[in-house]
Amino acid sequence: MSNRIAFLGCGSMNEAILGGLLAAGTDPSDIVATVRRAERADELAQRHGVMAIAGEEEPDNNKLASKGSSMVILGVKPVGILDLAREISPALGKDTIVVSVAAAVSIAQLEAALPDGQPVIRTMPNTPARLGRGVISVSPGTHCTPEQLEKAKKALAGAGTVVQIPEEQVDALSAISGSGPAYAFYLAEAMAAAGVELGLDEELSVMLARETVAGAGFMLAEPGANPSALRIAVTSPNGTTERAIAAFDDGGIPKIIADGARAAAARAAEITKQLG
Ligand SMILES: NC(=O)C1=CN([C@@H]2O[C@H](COP(=O)(O)OP(=O)(O)OC[C@H]3O[C@@H](n4cnc5c(N)ncnc54)[C@H](O)[C@@H]3O)[C@@H](O)[C@H]2O)C=CC1
Ligand SMILES: O=C(O)[C@@H]1CCC=N1
Repeated sequence: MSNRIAFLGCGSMNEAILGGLLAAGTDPSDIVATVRRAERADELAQRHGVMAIAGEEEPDNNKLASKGSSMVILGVKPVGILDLAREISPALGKDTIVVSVAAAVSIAQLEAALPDGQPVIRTMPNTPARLGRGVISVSPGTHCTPEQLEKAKKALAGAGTVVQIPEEQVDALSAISGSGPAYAFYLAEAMAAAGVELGLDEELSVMLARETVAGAGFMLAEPGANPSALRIAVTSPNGTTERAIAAFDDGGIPKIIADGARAAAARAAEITKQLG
């Protein structure tokens, strides 16, 4: 079997993983992507130099891309993923590793939609994968051999840090790292709005917020970085930052963040139930 990876449904998440893999040296000719619209397929082909097949031009696009691929990465919304799994089932080789990036879709639900014995890996990635700075959890299914798991981990490592977790922890992990980039962007949005309120031009304020959150992110990415130590290094005793952090604490920000993460995890459990 080839080393080809098929990205079935290539929107925000799958394109980010695809970009990370290419940046890490995967040959574009070892990648095929499927999408619905021809315009999007052209965009992916031009941006990444990969083959992209649109469903509106080739209704069998998902089966064609799956056939002969050693790994298929299902990247559609949770509500469509089991239909997609059933659709590609006739085209899968018995060793084709089926990877799902979908929130809330369980291994049991995926396995039930696929041929008996199909190797499955449930993952939870995040969009910094595009820069090779994602976090990707992997949880192997019933029929995934240790060799198949290693192969998938090696491939996905191009998109970031791969961590193996029991499936029971996926919703919690998703509430931190899966959704987490949005929390950081939300912080940047709130900081930009606060700057405008303090009288800064909007353009300047947006730039300050963006560069500051990005710069802090780079510091966090240094080996051994500790978020508390980095925060304390900015916070002079009796200085300005101390006042800001005290206001955040008074406003209950840590609890609000914990509430948000709990709500995200609870929503995942709710979707799992709805999918039956
Ligand atoms: N966006 C994110 O940060 C993260 C998303 N995920 C998961 O990734 C999955 C996709 O989410 P997004 O990328 O955000 O959504 P998206 O809407 O950007 O991407 C989905 C893509 O699949 C295409 N598509 C839908 N049905 C198709 C079909 N039958 N055949 C071919 N293409 C099809 C759509 O046209 C679209 O381009 C979801 O299951 C989500 O839970 C997981 C972690 C993070
Ligand atoms: O919002 C969502 O449902 C997906 C899963 C984690 C990040 N985005």
